[in-house]
Amino acid sequence: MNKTEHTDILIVGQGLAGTLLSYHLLKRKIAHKIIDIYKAGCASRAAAGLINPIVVKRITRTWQADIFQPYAHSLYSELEQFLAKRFYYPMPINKIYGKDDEQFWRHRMQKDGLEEQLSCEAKTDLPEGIHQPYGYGTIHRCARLDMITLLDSYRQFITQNKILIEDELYDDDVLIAEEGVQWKHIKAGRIIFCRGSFDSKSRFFEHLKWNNTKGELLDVEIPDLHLPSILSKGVFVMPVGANRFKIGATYAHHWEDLAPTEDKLEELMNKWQIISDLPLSITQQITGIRPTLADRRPVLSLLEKHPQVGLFNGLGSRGGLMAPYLAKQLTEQISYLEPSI
Ligand SMILES: Cc1cc2nc3c(=O)[nH]c(=O)nc-3n(C[C@H](O)[C@H](O)[C@H](O)COP(=O)(O)OP(=O)(O)OC[C@H]3O[C@@H](n4cnc5c(N)ncnc54)[C@H](O)[C@@H]3O)c2cc1C
Repeated sequence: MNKTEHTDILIVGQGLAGTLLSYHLLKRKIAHKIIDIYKAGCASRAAAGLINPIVVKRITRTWQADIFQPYAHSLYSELEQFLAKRFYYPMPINKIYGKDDEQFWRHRMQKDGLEEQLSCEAKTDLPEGIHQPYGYGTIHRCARLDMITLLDSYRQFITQNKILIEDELYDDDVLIAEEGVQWKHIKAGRIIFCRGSFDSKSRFFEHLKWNNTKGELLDVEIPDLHLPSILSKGVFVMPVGANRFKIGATYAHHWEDLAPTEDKLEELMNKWQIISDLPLSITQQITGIRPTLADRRPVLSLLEKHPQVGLFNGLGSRGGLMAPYLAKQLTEQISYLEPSI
């Protein structure tokens, strides 16, 4: 039988949310453990990792973008140094214009003060093979976050430092007491769930209105395309090294299982063909579930009835942008509530 272990915080789930929360706790020297088991459907291992503070369709800032974007930029750069690994690649998005888009962009730029964020003047110097009848405009301050490399290198760190417990947590094994929680042989002051879409099935969080979406994207090789930035028109085409790209992503509110579907493959290929008729070969069709609440806002909360139990979730389709700052906020909230840790 294992001897009882004590820690301040138990994190459940090492997706993007759990990883960044752990890093912030570490920076504040707050003792914690992470329980995680690889599960199909994990969003962070499916994500393309596009970080874009602008809603492309409407050309407006995403919610709290002015806070999230600069913070994400500095935190990922810092984390790259900490882990001695590259996974954050700042690069612009070039939006291929439709007929009246340039005019619309100029209007939106003036209305919302987006001068530093956008270059509206239509350019036409995209690589050969890309259809650009009306040219393209550029969104700056975007990036690609290689979430798998981030998660894997952080996992190596937490394994070496005995922070990771590779196990599956079942809600029924969590005992809640006045002074904290207990799971198996570990006693902690709090437990923070970061299980992404899996939390929507938890008895602790069934009172929330969940509206998860299944997403699919393609890993492809396009031998004749050399692209230093991300392209967008209906879908994004994101360079990930050599002649490899990610094309995505789709949204479905109802689904049978996690398997890739013919429908979504067709949808993505049709949209790609509007962008280009260059030949490509598909190496993988990836699926995952975006953890989303009905109001499409993130949740950072402690249960009213049991403040020993917390949730960091609802990152939806913009986890890469929002999670760094939100993880910091949650860590500050925890430190404020328990100044002794
Ligand atoms: C196809 C697709 C494309 C996307 N593209 C982008 C993008 O371009 N940009 C962007 O910012 N976001 C994107 N997203 C969204 C992004 O992936 C999410 O916002 C974010 O990764 C959610 O992270 P999370 O940590 O909350 O959840 P998850 O990544 O799902 O992590 C949950 C973790 O908990 C673990 N777990 C679950 N249950 C248990 C249990 N009982 N015991 C132990 N461990 C458990 C899982 O294995 C997993 O490791 C995309 C998502 C999908 C599906």
